[in-house]
Amino acid sequence: MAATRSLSHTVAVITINYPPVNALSSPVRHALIKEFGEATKDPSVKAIVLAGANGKFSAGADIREFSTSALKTISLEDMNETIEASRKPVVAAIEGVALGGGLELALACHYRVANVQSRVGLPEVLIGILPAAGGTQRLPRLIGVPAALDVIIRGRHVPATEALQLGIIDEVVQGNAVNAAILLARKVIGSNLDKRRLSTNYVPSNPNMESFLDTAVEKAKKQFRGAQAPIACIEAVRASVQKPYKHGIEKERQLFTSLWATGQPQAQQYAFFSERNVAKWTHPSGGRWDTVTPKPVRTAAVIGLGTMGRGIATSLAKANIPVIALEQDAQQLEIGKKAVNGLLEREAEKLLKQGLAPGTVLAPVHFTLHFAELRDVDLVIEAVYENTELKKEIFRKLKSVCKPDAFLCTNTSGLNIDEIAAVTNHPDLVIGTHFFSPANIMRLLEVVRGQQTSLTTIATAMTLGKTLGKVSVLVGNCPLFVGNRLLGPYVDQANYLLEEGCYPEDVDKVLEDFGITMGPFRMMDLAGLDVGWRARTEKGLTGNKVLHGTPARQRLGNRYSPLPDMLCELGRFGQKTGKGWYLYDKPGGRIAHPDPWVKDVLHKYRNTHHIKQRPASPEVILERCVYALINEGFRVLEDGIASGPEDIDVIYNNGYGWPKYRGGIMYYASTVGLGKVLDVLEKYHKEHPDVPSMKPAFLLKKLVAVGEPPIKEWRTQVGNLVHKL
Ligand SMILES: CC(C)(COP(=O)(O)OP(=O)(O)OC[C@H]1O[C@@H](n2cnc3c(N)ncnc32)[C@H](O)[C@@H]1OP(=O)(O)O)[C@@H](O)C(=O)NCCC(=O)NCCSC(=O)/C=C/CCCCCCCCCCCCC(=O)O
Repeated sequence: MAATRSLSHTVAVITINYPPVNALSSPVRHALIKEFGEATKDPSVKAIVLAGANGKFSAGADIREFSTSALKTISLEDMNETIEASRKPVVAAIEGVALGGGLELALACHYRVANVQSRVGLPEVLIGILPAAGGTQRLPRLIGVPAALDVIIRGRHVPATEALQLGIIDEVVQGNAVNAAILLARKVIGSNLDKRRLSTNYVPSNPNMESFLDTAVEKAKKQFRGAQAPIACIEAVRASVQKPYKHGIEKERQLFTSLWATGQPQAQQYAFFSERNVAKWTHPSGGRWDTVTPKPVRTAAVIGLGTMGRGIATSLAKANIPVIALEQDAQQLEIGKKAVNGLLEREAEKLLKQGLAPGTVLAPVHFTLHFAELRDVDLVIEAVYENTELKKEIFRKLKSVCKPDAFLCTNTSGLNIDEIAAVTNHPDLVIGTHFFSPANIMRLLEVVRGQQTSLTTIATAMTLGKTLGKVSVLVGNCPLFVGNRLLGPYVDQANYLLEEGCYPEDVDKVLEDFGITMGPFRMMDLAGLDVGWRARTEKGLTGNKVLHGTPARQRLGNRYSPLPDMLCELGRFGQKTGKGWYLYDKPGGRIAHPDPWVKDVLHKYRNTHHIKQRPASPEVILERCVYALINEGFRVLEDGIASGPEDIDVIYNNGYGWPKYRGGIMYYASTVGLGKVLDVLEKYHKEHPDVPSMKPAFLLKKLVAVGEPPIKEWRTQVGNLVHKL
């Protein structure tokens, strides 16, 4: 049964039972209405408690139902209206989560009791829709427009104690919320429920309300560039002000339907499920997430307390894993210690605000200079700077101090895991963990398997990622892994566009208008132009290793743009030096101003190389940069470095500022049409055969040849095709 009913004296307890998260699917709605109807008819029942089985109230509407006709059978809002109209008091007993439709259901109840560890919220905006089961109408009636907008637009999970302060919850308890709800239900039997029926209240207005809402729309447009759901949420809340409930509900529905037609909800829901799918990793050997048991990580060590190490140590402590943090000298250790302690203090403050004791959640971090202290840890994460020799030296030391079954992770954004693993006695226990900066905040983790990494090591690293609250994607070992590897052809196109007549701000504007958080030039300025310059110098692409007589714009017969090298040779490394592709107010400044000097250099460069200035249209800029990403994405699949398009999309959505409302780069390709992507790449490659990265990937051609199957079938298709390569 999707919902069951039991009786506790005069109180009926109706429990939603629909694993894993008690989503309000069609069977649940039918069962709830049936049980509720019987409870209201039963004269021995004087009050009703609504609860969720297995410590979760409900994660809301069943997202998988949105694209099916099941959504239209008993609407959530019709069910909520029935519950709210009950003459017997109804109390929601919230444990775990009451999210989306789950909270909307709770708002239709007359009272809400929550366990202190629970979270409530209306996260619909994060999957491209709005809370369209009365949420945009009942919440402002309960807590006022500004507070309701803050909860709805950010889609955040509100901890129970904060929800109590906001007035969303009536009572927070340390123990069992169902028992507390039964007690409250008994107390309120026979009381007047008029004021408790939120839909019958009015949202008061004030002379500033319209301009407040207009400002909210403007802010949301800037903040969520291109995302339609936040704007729809504000418009729905606007419809709640001083209007009858029915008016607002109609508006909610209209907005839901128009949002659906934009395609953004489908993209965001694909992104939602992709994040869950990537946890279900598979290995080319046939090993899988559900057949391999991870080992527990009870203690961990972090080596190196630079920016990455500090964030990683904080992440581990936040996940209640005691950490030993090691630095090479006393001064560095002291600096690192101060920084980690500062981050942990901020975490402790957040926990205190949630009514939780930090000591029970945050594990201790012990700081040391001595490798010998790592002898008992279950797992080490080495996070020194990107230098293979230095990392190898550390792994040699680890080999002699750590227990033989300790897992050894190297935090790198692109170095060869196998080379590092080779210096240890147990390359099977070595794995790459590419955290993103700041590591205590960014959700993405690329878990990089080496040739010899064991399945247990993979399972342990993937599970650790989940424990740290990360979305972990298993990838193969190749230079730069997945995320950074794709950047190469993308940035090349951006540079070529400058050679041909664009300016950095033109290219960035097109990509930022498309929704990418930062265009390629602002991104490079932020990351530091010297990083790529050093790598190109080591590879002999620039600097004194370049053979005399090599054409300036060619390397190994392929097109090459020396423009970024020219900037670096003049010490223009980006934000940190106050100058790069843009000009900043000061070194470390963040506001990018177009730089007349760059324009001048570009003019001279074009003259020197006899390049006719032909600024590209926004459409061409977008196609060349984004299709370069897509094409490399197909290559990554061909090479078996990522196992499905979802893996690439999760990486780009969570680590590279790709707009989630476009689903991901591979999902975007599927919406544009693979045939069109192929045509454009073929045309470009014909014009520029010296740019091999734009030669259409074999896999792209194959998928077009087999009739462009929908993206959810690519993983299987890719498996078959790669097998035959
Ligand atoms: C915090 C979580 C709940 C749990 O997190 P965690 O413990 O880490 O577990 P996960 O791995 O995330 O999830 C476990 C599995 O559960 C699946 N899951 C989770 N939530 C849902 C869900 N809501 N629906 C379905 N499945 C769900 C998840 O995929 C995992 O399964 P698997 O491993 O993938 O197999 C966390 O899961 C979480 O945050 N969940 C999402 C919470 C959320 O976003 N809730 C909001 C959902 S949307 C909603 O509630 C909307 C309500 C209003 C709808 C109104 C509709 C009105 C229609 C009106 C008009 C009709 C017009 C028709 C238009 C037309 O056709 O023209």
